[in-house]
Amino acid sequence: MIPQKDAALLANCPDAATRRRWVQRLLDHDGHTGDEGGIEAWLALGEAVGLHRHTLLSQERVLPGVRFAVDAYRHFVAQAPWQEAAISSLTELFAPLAHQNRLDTWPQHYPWINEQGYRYFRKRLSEARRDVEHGLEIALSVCTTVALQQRALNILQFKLDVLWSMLDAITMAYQLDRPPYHTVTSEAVYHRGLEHSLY
Ligand SMILES: O=C(O)c1cc(C(=O)O)c2c(n1)C(=O)C(=O)c1cc(C(=O)O)[nH]c1-2
Repeated sequence: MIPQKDAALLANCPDAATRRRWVQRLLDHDGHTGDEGGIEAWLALGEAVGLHRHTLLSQERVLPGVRFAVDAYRHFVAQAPWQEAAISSLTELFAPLAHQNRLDTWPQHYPWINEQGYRYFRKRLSEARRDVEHGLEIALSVCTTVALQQRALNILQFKLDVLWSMLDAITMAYQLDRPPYHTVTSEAVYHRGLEHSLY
C-alpha cells in the first residue's frame, strides 16, 4: 500500500523537483535494477517467521481493522494537498529507532528467525532517515504560522491514530484472543479485500 499512497502524493504534486525526490520512495518499496525493494524484503521476513509467500500475497490474513486503518491513510493522502500528505509521513522520524531495536533484540528473543528475515529493517534504517529529512524540509517550509504548525500536529495525530488502530486490531486478535467475529465463529470469515474486480 505504501507505494500506492506515495504514487497518490506524486499525482497531486505539481513540483517536478519534489517529485524527483519523492519517487525514490516508490522505488525503495517496489524495487528497481540492483535493489530487490522493501516489499520483497518484507515477504522474506514473513517467510522467515513461517508464513507462506502465497498466503502473504493473498492478503487473506490481513485483519479488517488493519485494512481499514491502512485504507484511511491512503485515502487521506489522495485527497489532501501534497504538502499535508508529506507531513503525514513524519511519524517515520521514530521508525529508525524501532527498526534498530528490532535488529538488536529479535535475534535473542526469536533465535529461529534466519538472517534473511532482517533485510527489511536493515534497509529501512537509512531510507527512513533520508525520507524524514525530506519530509521535514517540506513541513518547515510550509508551516510558517502557529495555525499551520497546529494543523501539522493534527495531521500527525491522525497518522498516529492510523498506526494505533492497526496495533489495537492486532492486539485484540492475537494477544487478547478476540479476533473479529469471535463470539460467532472461530473461522476467519472477514472479507479478503475488494481490490480485484471480477470483470
Ligand atoms: O516499523 C515501523 O515502526 C514503521 C513506522 C512507519 C511510520 O511511522 O509511518 C513506517 C514504517 N515502519 C516503514 O517501514 C515504512 O516503510 C513507512 C513508510 C511510511 C510513510 O508514512 O510513508 N511510514 C512508514
